[in-house]
Amino acid sequence: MSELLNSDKAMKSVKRELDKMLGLDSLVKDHHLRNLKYLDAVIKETCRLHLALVTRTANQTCTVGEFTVPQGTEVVVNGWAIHRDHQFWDEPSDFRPERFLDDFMGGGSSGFRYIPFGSGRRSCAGVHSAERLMKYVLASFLHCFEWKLADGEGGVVDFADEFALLIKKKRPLIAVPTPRLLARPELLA
Ligand code: HEM
Repeated sequence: MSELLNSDKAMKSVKRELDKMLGLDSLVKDHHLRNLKYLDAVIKETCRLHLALVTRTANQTCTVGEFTVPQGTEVVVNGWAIHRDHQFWDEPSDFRPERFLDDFMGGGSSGFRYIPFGSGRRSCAGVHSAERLMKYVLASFLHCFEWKLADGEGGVVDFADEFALLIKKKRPLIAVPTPRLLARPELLA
């Protein structure tokens, strides 16, 4: 939501897709989700820029590249740097959902350049449920309401974050909704 409120272009593209796929007289239903390709790309791009930590503990001493990792070492995978590496991503700091419009898989099949849900045997067990839930909630929020930043927020989202297992915003987003499906107000009752 923060990234969309900061990008007119992406917000317009999401709404165009929602209007095309649902019209203005229907709530988001489960069967709509598979057709919302741009929204999918928005979520993937958001997970690229704002991801959780992946850690591993070495159960035996091993060598990774030129480094010896002693048994018991906790290794934190720097997904933040991988997701912003110029070698893999054009203009990596930009929010550009279009880069994910082709079907794009993460983990090993992306050469480990995209790992918001980790990778391998211990990757996120809830990835499919998380992706569907995020898509459903975001699609519903954006289809039913117009959103703008609250007065006093300076007109631009502050992306400063706090370091934690899940990186979170220093200042919570405060956005104000107004109803969008005005032709069918009873849908929002
Ligand atoms: C946006 C939402 C989510 C993100 C970004 C996320 C991300 C992650 C990451 C990065 C890991 C570590 C993967 C690794 O070490 O390779 C993980 C593990 C895990 N996640 Fe999620 N997750 C999300 C939502 C969920 C949900 C909704 C569930 C449950 C329904 C879930 C269940 C789990 C479990 C059980 C593990 C541990 C898997 C294991 O160690 O074998 N996650 N998740």
